[in-house]
Amino acid sequence: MSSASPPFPPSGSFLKSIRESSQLLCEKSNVRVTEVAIKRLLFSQAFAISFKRVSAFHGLAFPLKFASTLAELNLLSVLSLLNFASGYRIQLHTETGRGAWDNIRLLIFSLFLTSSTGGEGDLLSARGMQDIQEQKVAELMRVSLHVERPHESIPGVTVGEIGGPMHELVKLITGTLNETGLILVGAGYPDLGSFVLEALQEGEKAKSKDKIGADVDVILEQLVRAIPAFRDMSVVDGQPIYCFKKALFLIHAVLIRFGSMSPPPFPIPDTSQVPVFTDNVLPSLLIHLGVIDLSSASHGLEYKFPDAGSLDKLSSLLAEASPCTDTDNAPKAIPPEGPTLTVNQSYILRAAAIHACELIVDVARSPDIELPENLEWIRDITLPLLDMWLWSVAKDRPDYRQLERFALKNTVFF
Ligand SMILES: Nc1nc2c(c(CN[C@H]3C=C[C@H](O)[C@@H]3O)cn2[C@@H]2O[C@H](COP(=O)(O)O)[C@@H](O)[C@H]2O)c(=O)[nH]1
Repeated sequence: MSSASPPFPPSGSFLKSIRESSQLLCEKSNVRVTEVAIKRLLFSQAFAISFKRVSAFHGLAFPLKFASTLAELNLLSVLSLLNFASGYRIQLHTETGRGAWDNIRLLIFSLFLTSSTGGEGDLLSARGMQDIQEQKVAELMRVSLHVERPHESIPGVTVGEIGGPMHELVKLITGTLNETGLILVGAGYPDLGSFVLEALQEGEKAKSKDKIGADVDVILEQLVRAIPAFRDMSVVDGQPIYCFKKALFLIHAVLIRFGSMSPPPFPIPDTSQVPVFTDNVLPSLLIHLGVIDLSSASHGLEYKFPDAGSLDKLSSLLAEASPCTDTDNAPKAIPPEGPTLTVNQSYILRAAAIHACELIVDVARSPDIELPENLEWIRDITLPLLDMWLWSVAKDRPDYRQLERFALKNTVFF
């Protein structure tokens, strides 16, 4: 992905830079988030009925037998490193019947199982990551690196040649593994989990009662500085924008997975106030739910979601819906294709989701709002819970599943 890279934020200001750069980019791009729109969502039936149930759901406990908690931390770290591919969602659905996240999860499972049973060494070790090849990644993902095209001169005959979106994705995944493996080997770490453990320990030293998230800042900085695939930042119209979605997701995953163990096997970061893990789902959903308003946005964004935000649509999306129950493993219908964006447009919308979620939590906590007793819990919503709700509710309701999400190919960040 070719886009300008800004300097790293100053040490100790990584989280602050995410928030501030998102707000600035939103303002500069005329993306609007109003209190009225936020209250409309917060006080809707859709939100009230589903929030507690849906935000509690997480798919991060794996049915695998780990040799140690460090091995599990390593798996969680590699999963987070590869938590992208949303731009290939439609093609993945067509080819495998699963979305981006489920495919990456399957790949990680396969890497783990192949490592523990086969004679191929540990594919989740730094060396295994450094050496893995496209063919192996494609095999484990069960996707084809070839596309078919009609033969130039023999009618009715097709020829297969290497290429197409699955090949592009496999190249991104393999490149990310190779590059990260190389760096870890060079720095003497046996695997990514060991590097993350060290960062967690450094974070622990920085914990402070006066500054919630001081530990997360340290961990985030270490991940981002060392590993290019965590450097989710850019420059749009001369303005730096910092998102760091996968690194924040990883840090929060440590809390989800290990935070309730007693005693916890590693230092557990305090993620209660981290910005959301901004991808394509969060902004797209917030646009459909009327929170992000693109009607005067620059960069051609006002035309990208032409059907979103009308009062008609909102009244049905914000109303109660019965939860979806088709939890069987049958391949799901191919989702509708959303708008394809440029790198800059994607960063603007991802910034908008970060900023909108900060404002949503601010409004929820504001002493000025009056809540009926049964909705008092709204005051306690946190950013990670809001992230989980938005991400999971997009799959929870049949009508939400039909909402278009934007796509950006050729990125390793979301
Ligand atoms: N903001 C945010 N983005 C997330 C996640 C997750 C993983 N969620 C599970 C883990 C813990 C949670 O509780 C969920 O069970 C994936 N993604 C992003 O979505 C993208 C689309 O994927 P799909 O719809 O499959 O095609 C995927 O490329 C990835 O960039 C999240 O949690 N938050």
